[in-house]
Amino acid sequence: MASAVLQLQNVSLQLGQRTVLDQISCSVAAGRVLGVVGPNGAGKSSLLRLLYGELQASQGQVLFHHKAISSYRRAELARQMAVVMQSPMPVFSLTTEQMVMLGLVPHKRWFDPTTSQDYHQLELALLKTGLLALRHKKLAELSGGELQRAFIARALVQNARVLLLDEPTNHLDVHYQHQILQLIRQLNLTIVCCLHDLNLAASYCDDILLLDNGRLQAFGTAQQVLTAERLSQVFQQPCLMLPHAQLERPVIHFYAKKPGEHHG
Ligand SMILES: Nc1ncnc2c1ncn2[C@@H]1O[C@H](COP(=O)(O)OP(=O)(O)OP(=O)(O)O)[C@@H](O)[C@H]1O
Repeated sequence: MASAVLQLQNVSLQLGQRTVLDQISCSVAAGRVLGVVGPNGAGKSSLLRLLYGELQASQGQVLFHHKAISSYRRAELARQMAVVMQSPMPVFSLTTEQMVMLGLVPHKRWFDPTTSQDYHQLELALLKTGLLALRHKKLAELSGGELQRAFIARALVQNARVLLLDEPTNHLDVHYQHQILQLIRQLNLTIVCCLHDLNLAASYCDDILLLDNGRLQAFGTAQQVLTAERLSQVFQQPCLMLPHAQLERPVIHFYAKKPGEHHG
């Protein structure tokens, strides 16, 4: 694919005794949002860690702009990719603003001064993530959702063309779940985003990769991938697609099994 920014070519990942990912192939074209979904332990975070070069494939190739990810220097990758992983450990003595400013680090040498353009970027990121009023608060004093938004603000300041997000809606209330996903959608970046909420994935992602136990179950548009039959099987939970009067797509609804009922 000519415009592919990220590609996995027949990638397997072995960690200890476990085959965490088994012969996965997919690609993300420039400007598209790929949602990675699947049950706990399916390999979603591991796939993200392969994409930014933290883990190395045991087999197959991970390509970034058609070159092996391992051939990039870390500093170069940091300029091109912003990463927000699940529950990263913050330095709690920093203020929100100081932490968000760390997004500038890949673009600067240590003696470079902070410019008015840098401050402009900071203001914009704080505004977009609803953190202006909290900019001088210590990270230790933020709620889980506010902290999550601060990490996303740092990724915005980093100004990379590729954004990798592991459960960015973790800890966020319904309003901010939609706000943050709307925001990242509008950025016109190439995005890979692990999500547990399948309705959010269907609403905000162009393409969906469904993993189960390290295997690729389906890759395509939300409509192609997220079918009731497939989801019931993968999540071992009965599933219905409910038509919705205001939405163009059905709502995915999982419901309780009756006693003795089995799925998959
Ligand atoms: N260092 C490791 N050594 C061995 N197995 C590991 C290691 N790291 C992760 N795993 C296993 O790999 C599998 C995939 O983990 P991963 O975190 O990628 O799943 P996930 O889909 O992101 O899960 P969740 O939805 O729970 O966040 C899990 O079974 C996990 O236990």
